[in-house]
Amino acid sequence: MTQEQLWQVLDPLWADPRVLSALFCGSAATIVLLKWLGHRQIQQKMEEARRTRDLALERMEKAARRFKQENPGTQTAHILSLTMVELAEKLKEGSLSPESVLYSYIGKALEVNQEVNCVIDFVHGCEDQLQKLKKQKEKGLLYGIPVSIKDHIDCKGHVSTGGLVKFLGQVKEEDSVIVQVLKSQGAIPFVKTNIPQTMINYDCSNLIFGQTLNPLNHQKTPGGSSGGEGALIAGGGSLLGIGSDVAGSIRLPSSFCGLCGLKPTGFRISKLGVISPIAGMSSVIGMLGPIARDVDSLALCMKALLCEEMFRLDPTVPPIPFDEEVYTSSKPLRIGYYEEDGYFQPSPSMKRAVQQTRKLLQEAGHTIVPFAPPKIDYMVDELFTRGIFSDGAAHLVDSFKGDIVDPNLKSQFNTYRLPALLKRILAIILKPIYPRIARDLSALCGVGSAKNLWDQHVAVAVG
Ligand SMILES: CCCCCCCCCCCCCCCCCCCCCC(=O)NCCS(=O)(=O)O
Repeated sequence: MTQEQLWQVLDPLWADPRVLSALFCGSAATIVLLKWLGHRQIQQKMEEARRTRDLALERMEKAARRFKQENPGTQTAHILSLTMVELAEKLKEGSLSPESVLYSYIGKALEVNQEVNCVIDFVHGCEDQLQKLKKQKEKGLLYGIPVSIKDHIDCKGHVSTGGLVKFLGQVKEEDSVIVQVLKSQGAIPFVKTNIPQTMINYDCSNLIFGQTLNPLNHQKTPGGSSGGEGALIAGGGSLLGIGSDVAGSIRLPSSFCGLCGLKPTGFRISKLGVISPIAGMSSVIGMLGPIARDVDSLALCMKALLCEEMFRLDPTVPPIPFDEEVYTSSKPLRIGYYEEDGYFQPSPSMKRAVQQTRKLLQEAGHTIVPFAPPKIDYMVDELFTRGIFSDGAAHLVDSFKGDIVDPNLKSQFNTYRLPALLKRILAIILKPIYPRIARDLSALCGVGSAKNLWDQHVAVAVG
């Protein structure tokens, strides 16, 4: 049949309004059906992930119950009251067994989880790690210490979700380097903890596992993105957690939950085996780091991590061990500080904490020098915000494909996905009334070209 003949057959049909409206309704119905099917598929994947989580929690509960029945004399309350350094000493000298510590913390983590919804998985390999430790002659620096791990850090046999559907079902075949190093030092990774969807957020909620609450006040968030860690440790269900931080994700939950946290210097700890929806972003350096109840725990953790095993497993990590001499030295230091950075308004309690710290350091004989962070607007807007979103938030927006946006992220997400031209126009309109929002919107447009990205990297390096 020639094209002409085909048109002769079709033409009268096209002209018929009933055919046109049937075609229109059919297409609309197909679109709605496809959307509904897609939505249902996403919901099913999320339900499956929740079922897996519930099974893991049941397994955890069974393990804790069995240990309690077999060891009724375990002094759980005493174990849970010890600081990490005290616990490490008792485990090393053998006055406490790693089993009694692990199962005490498993039981407590379950309790805290019921209250604040912070645990998303039970690292079942922890029981094998326990058996392995008992056979080892050498006791590492973290011998027998249970450690909680943020969702996105790979643990063999488990999924790192990022709070996103696209990562569900991807069971990791290997432990991340940090988990391998923790284990080599005798630590026992035992649970994985909740995060906000994508982790580019300061709350702690995702549609797969829900909202985590702050154990100090259930009306409040524990902060994010390492919010599950903050909530679990503050509730007493863990004494050491590994979080990550590119823009406050260790520091904020630590602050909101009354804990200590450390974002180490860039590249100090291996990030091999850690997922991220913005993995290629390198203008602002994210790092893994510890969260704990006190500074000594952070120091012990860093001492343990900065070891030969880490340098061997990831040769890109500078082989510089923890400097014990500097840490324990009482030599007077010259320390810079500021009460306000000139950009973010500190809360009165934060200001008070800085003032109290300054006083204590002065009393200890150190010289305290106030300073103002230089070029703060440029640093925050151009290097930090435009750095994190140097691709115009394209990767972040992409990571939501085949997913549903958590309501807590919706306004953030809607701003990210505005076309660059619209962001620019809005920035111009808003500049006279809301100059900061205008600068944020402009920064969210990204750098525009590879050349500009290189320039930004140079600007970050030279300040
Ligand atoms: C219609 C016009 C509406 C105008 C509204 C404009 C609002 C402008 C908002 C701009 C927001 C930009 C602020 C930047 C927010 C950055 C948030 C970054 C959170 C990162 C947390 C973190 O450290 N995550 C860790 C990630 S990793 O290291 O583990 O990968």
